[in-house]
Amino acid sequence: MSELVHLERTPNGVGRITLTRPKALNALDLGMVRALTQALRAWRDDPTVVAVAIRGIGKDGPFGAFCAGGDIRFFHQAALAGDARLEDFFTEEYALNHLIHTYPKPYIAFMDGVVMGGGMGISQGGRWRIVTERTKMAMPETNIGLFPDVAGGYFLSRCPGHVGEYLGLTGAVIGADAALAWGLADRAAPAADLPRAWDALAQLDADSPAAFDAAWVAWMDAAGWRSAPVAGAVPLASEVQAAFAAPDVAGIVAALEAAGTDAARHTLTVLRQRCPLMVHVVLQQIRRARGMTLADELRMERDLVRHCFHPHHLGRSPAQSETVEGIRALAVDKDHQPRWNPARLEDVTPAMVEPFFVSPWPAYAHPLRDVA
Ligand SMILES: CC(C)(COP(=O)([O-])OP(=O)(O)OC[C@H]1O[C@@H](n2cnc3c(N)ncnc32)[C@H](O)[C@@H]1OP(=O)(O)O)[C@@H](O)C(=O)NCCC(=O)NCCSC(=O)/C=C/C[N+](C)(C)C
Repeated sequence: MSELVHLERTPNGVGRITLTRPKALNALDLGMVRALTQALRAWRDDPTVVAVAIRGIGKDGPFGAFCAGGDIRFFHQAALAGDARLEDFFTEEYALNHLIHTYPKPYIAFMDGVVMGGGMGISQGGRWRIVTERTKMAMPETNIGLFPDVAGGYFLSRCPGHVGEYLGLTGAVIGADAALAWGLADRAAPAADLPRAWDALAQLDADSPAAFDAAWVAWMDAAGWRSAPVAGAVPLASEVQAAFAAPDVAGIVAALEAAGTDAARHTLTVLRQRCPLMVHVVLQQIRRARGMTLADELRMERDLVRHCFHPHHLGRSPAQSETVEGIRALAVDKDHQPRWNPARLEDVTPAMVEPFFVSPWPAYAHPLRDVA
């Protein structure tokens, strides 16, 4: 088990999980992934457990930060050292994401503060995704030369219209209203309500998951937690969303340039800062994911992540991976000056993108072959 995950089972049958790594915004390491998987499986199979809830510890105590994703500093170090645990991490984290998406009992995620990357992976599959006025939600991976994994292709591709492409390509950070509007949250609560909600979970009286769910809905309704965005909140300018309907990255860039509004200009500036190669890959990922089951999408992600860290098809070693460079710039050297290769969106060719979608494994040997 991990000292960075606190687990408890309340007398009324609720499994409560607290991520306790506030100094790294509860970033997930392999031990945490394993602790979560083990607890969730045990509670799934325990008939006396009726629901599960998860929160993070922030710098001032419980709540305030949910999870900033996988431990990117470990990825960097492990990739350079050829550490085999990196591959285990990918497989086990995606399997955990699948477990949460298919969990047979109410899974309640308190997504207060930062919810990014792997943090979305341990919340988006839940039955109840609770956001607050402090929520900062994103799939920011193109900023580190990666792609929105942890089932990101699955849930982004299910957002309305072309919002998923917008979120995945730009890594935009959104708040509670946008999350509600785009199907990435179920309820918005005042952050001040969360401590008493956590306590209430241990007091609701229910003898089955369905009865617990009904009692929890009644509790949230009584607390006045919203299930819709504030009227009139427009989370994304229409011309920006329309641009992301273009068939390819060149078309998106052209549409943003043609729109000429402040919102379009800002979006284009952001897009040009992201990893050009991964912007192209992510557009393909999200478009392909629309027609995929969750399990197939996760298998595609497993292929993609292998190629990101082992870009042999680009004639590069792991040390020359875009992801290693992106993490170096953001979290290791912190110079925020990634040297992307290719450097411009216009220099990426289909021949660089297509190999990402070829699996390095035959189906019978795929690391996620048993995920259904
Ligand atoms: C914008 C962020 C989240 C917050 O910015 P801030 O300025 O409020 O806080 P700061 O950057 O100073 O962060 C505080 C410390 O936490 C460390 N940190 C933050 N995020 C991570 C992380 N994901 N892994 C490891 N450590 C993290 C940060 O280095 C600071 O530590 P020190 O004080 O310097 O010691 C900003 O932190 C940010 O942009 N973080 C990265 C967010 C991100 O890219 N998330 C996605 C990661 S990829 C992922 O989740 C995929 C996983 C799947 N798989 C494993 C299969 C690839």
